[in-house]
Amino acid sequence: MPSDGDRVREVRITPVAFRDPPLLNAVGVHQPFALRAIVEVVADSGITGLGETYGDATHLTRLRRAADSIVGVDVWHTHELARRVGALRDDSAGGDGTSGMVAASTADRVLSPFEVACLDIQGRALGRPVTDLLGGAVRDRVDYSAYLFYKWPGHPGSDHDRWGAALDPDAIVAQARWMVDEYGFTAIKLKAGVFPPEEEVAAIRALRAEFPGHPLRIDPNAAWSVPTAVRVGADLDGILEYLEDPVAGIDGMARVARAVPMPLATNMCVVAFDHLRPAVAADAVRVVLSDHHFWGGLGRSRALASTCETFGLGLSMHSNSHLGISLAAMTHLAAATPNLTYACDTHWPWKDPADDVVDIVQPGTLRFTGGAVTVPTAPGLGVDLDRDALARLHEQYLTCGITARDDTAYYRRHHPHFDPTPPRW
Ligand SMILES: O=C([O-])[C@@H](O)[C@@H](O)[C@H](O)[C@@H](O)C(=O)[O-]
Ligand SMILES: [Mg+2]
Repeated sequence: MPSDGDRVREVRITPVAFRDPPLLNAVGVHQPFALRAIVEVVADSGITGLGETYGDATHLTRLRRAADSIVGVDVWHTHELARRVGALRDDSAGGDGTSGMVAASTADRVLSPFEVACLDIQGRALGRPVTDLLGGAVRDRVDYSAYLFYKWPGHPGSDHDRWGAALDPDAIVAQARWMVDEYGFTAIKLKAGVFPPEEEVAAIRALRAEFPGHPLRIDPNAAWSVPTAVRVGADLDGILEYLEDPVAGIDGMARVARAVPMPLATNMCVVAFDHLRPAVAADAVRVVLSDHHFWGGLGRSRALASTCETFGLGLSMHSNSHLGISLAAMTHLAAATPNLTYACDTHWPWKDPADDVVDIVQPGTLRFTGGAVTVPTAPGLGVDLDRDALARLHEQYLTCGITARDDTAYYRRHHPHFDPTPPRW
């Protein structure tokens, strides 16, 4: 029986906004602020655990309902946590009105920050890092990749930002040079699907010339047709480490996979456990990008890793714009996942360093040097909440005028005829 101190007493959810540059992708451009929700789970013992997730309005509504439903749960019983969240019915706008929390992946997305916060509590209670709860760290540093974006020089109506424009191969190479010099990254990913594929192929060739030893990846977020993807795959033979989501859907990916020489990777056609069986049967992908934010937390991401190992799939890690709690969780997970052998994605370099909500407990950890982050060995996630910063970023959320991410609507304000319907090429 759990002692009373182990039960969830209270859950606090604070939406925050942080500045984000105008990064371009296949569906539009990043808005001036990215949204996150900061989750605090307080146990009866008084120990508080932290989680971080998406901050869109629909997700916040689901998080708040889940928060109410987990009060009283034993923080060591993450199965019960998952059961309570999975049992919620979704009556919010945007739901499909059927049973359960819309879809398994939605329940996993809602569950994730609560599970992470409970693991943080467990680690703090035991005086052990979260990696120890996941089987132990198999590496003390986690590699991340340089995540390049085409971008506008600044948000329309504002001054140029500190990165400036990146709209052609030379500027992409300059951006990579900055990121590699500043953070030491040893792998490079280009977010594509923005310009005609031949321009993006030219950018990859320019990166290869400038960085002959860096593994390279390109990710057009399914903006290409199968014939286009096959052509690009042939063009980039011998140059790419993997080709990420060139086309939509498991069937389309399988057709491309049969025709191109390099492995295909995905964070779009395999995003829930239900997708694994058909993807494996069709031999659609060779690498899955895990992401604990939508796979149900760290424990379920470890289960994903084991499944990938069983079926001979490689494992990498996906990211979206995020703050320090997510970086800590991603780093613990990667450190405790032996078959996560690719450098992980992170949007970290695009964040203003002043915009965060955490204090790092152990100096020297959770900072990028040599393209990697040192894994904390302090209890829990190894980050504490900076309450002043939380209040500041919450105020920013209240005043920024954004309640949901919508890259397409923001892009259309400046290009009204923009149509992101895939395949764009
Ligand atoms: O931040 C972006 O614009 C990315 O395109 C992001 O939304 C994707 O989810 C992503 O990082 C990916 O597909 O790898
Ligand atoms: Mg991707």
